[in-house]
Amino acid sequence: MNELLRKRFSASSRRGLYPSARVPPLPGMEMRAREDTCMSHDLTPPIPPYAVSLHDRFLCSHCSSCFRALPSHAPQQCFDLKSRSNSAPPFSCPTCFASVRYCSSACFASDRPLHVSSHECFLLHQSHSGTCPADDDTADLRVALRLLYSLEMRGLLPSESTDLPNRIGGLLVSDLQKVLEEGGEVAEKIREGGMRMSCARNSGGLHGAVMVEEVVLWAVITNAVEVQVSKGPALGVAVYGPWFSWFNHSCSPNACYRFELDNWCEESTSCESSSFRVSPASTDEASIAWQGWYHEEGGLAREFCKYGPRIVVRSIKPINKGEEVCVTYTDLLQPMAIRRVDLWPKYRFSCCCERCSASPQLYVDYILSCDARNLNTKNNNSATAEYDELADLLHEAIAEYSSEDNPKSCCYKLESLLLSQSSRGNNSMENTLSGRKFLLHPLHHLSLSAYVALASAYRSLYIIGLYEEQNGEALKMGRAAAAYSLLLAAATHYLSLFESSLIAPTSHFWLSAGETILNLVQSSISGKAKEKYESKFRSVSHFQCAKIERLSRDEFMSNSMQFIECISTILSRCWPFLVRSFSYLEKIEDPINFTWLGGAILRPLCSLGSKGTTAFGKSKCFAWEYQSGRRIEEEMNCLYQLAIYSLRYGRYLATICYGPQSYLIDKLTI
Ligand SMILES: C[S@@+](CC[C@H](N)C(=O)[O-])C[C@H]1O[C@@H](n2cnc3c(N)ncnc32)[C@H](O)[C@@H]1O
Repeated sequence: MNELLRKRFSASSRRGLYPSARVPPLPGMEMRAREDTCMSHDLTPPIPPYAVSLHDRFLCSHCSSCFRALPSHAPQQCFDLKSRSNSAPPFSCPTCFASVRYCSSACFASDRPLHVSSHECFLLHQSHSGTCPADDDTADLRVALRLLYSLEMRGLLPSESTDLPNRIGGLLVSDLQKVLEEGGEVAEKIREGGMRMSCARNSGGLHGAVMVEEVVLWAVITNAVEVQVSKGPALGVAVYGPWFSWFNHSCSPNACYRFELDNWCEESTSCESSSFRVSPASTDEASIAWQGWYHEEGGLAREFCKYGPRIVVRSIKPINKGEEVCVTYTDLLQPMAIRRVDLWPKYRFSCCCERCSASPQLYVDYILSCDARNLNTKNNNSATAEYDELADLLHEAIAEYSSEDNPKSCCYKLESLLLSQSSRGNNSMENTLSGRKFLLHPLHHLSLSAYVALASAYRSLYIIGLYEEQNGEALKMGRAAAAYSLLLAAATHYLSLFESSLIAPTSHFWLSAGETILNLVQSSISGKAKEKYESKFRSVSHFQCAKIERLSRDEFMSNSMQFIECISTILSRCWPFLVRSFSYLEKIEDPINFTWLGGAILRPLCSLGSKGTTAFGKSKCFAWEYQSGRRIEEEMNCLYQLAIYSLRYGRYLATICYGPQSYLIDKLTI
């Protein structure tokens, strides 16, 4: 296991390897609200990128300019020299063995000059001619080459000097010297990457100093974001100008962001500062100069990238005028120690947000890392060695699944580990405690990571079962996939009641649970039965998401509680069917109600009222009558409702966090 991954999962990271959260933030740029804003409002217009690049594995299948998928009949083999013809889509660059492709002549014309002049073309040519490791993704280097060239052309690179600059094109690049001196993975990446960039820029020859390449690569590491425009892995990497890159991080953020590929208008003037609900602010004099730059020269950057994914920042909490607006740079479902380990190497700060500096620590951080036996005591003295061993084993199983794609082995290993470390649930927890030095519960971050992998692995086994026409086995695997997806959605939903920014990952998990269950139902019933369910459900349910503009926190909480009430009724009927013959899952009697974990978990819920209007229609939750001794069709009937409710609630949350334009919303017809 590599060092960084080992630290991610290891409790030793809690023992002061990184500076304490009490270190005050460095002065710099930040974004503040210009007016009072409700949750679920776009705070910026769509912001065009400074530079974008697809990850290597998407170069063949997506347009390198606009990031849209290429027509499916396009040849998938990158190095097929016959595909070098440019008379019909996909249009490709002949110089780098057609590594880079475009969906239209407009995209080709707009992007190819930058592709060639930035020497991205040469770098790809080199990579594919076998001089570089084939499994090494070059997106960061390519986006850095593109950024470097664009900055150079606009005179935005600092003049030659022996001192390293603090900013380039408005982007923070301080601390590079320290990073290089301290060494480690990131320093190595910058040194090696800087050389490869310099080599590409000098057509194979190495030019003495690579300082400028290293600075720009560091700007990419500190400021770039992964571009997520569809389900599955991120398509590429993008760097945005100050309009986006000046948003700081918080572990309890009040905003998140989405990417947009559509409706791009070349003449758009929407990036005028008047169309922003935020404006830059700073605490030190040097930064105030940059604030001026933002208003006066920042417009230059509008022409950087005509196509490519634009980014929109959106509020996920009510924000007061003057309040700082922050997004997250890391996975918020990790406990504080791991978030800190994640953030430090790339961003060089220790977060002092209200979540990180709360004393005693907030409930959500406590529960994410607490030994199951300590839930009632608020004491988290878990045995470190036991925890480390478990974390390592779980991580190894997950890493093996990612690299070797053996879902069966992953399910076996993870479930065996969970089973050997789990509490029994309900009132019998104490019975299982003897002999154990660490005990997992379902809200622990290690359990959540395991559920993500298990849901995915069982989904793969379900598809394999269907493909091999082993319907009984497929149904069994599909049940487990649905159960783990639901458990994950319910657990993060529960955590989001205590840390509301977690509604963003929660929306993904409910949508994924809904889709998994729907697939299971659709592959298990006849078309006729499906029609019957659909019409029956449509005629009685008013379960619709109400408008989300001007949504108050009380309304949102009330809607969430009502959703949980509805789904609990249905879930109690189909959970036993989903988990039958899966030993770990069978231990969890009620996946939506975590009160069985103990007294400490109950308290925060008592303050949640149910005021305000509901988003889920005027009718009460609807659930079909349950009869004992049901047949498979009746189980499916019940699961169908569960799928619809999960999808609709997931869509409701996704609309709040990402807006109705999000890719998460528009594919859903239910
Ligand atoms: C993408 S930039 C954000 C804007 C930056 N503050 C600036 O002045 O340009 C990322 C850098 O901002 C700083 N930063 C972001 N969030 C921070 C936080 N919560 N506390 C301290 N520094 C932070 C770190 O230096 C980080 O490397």
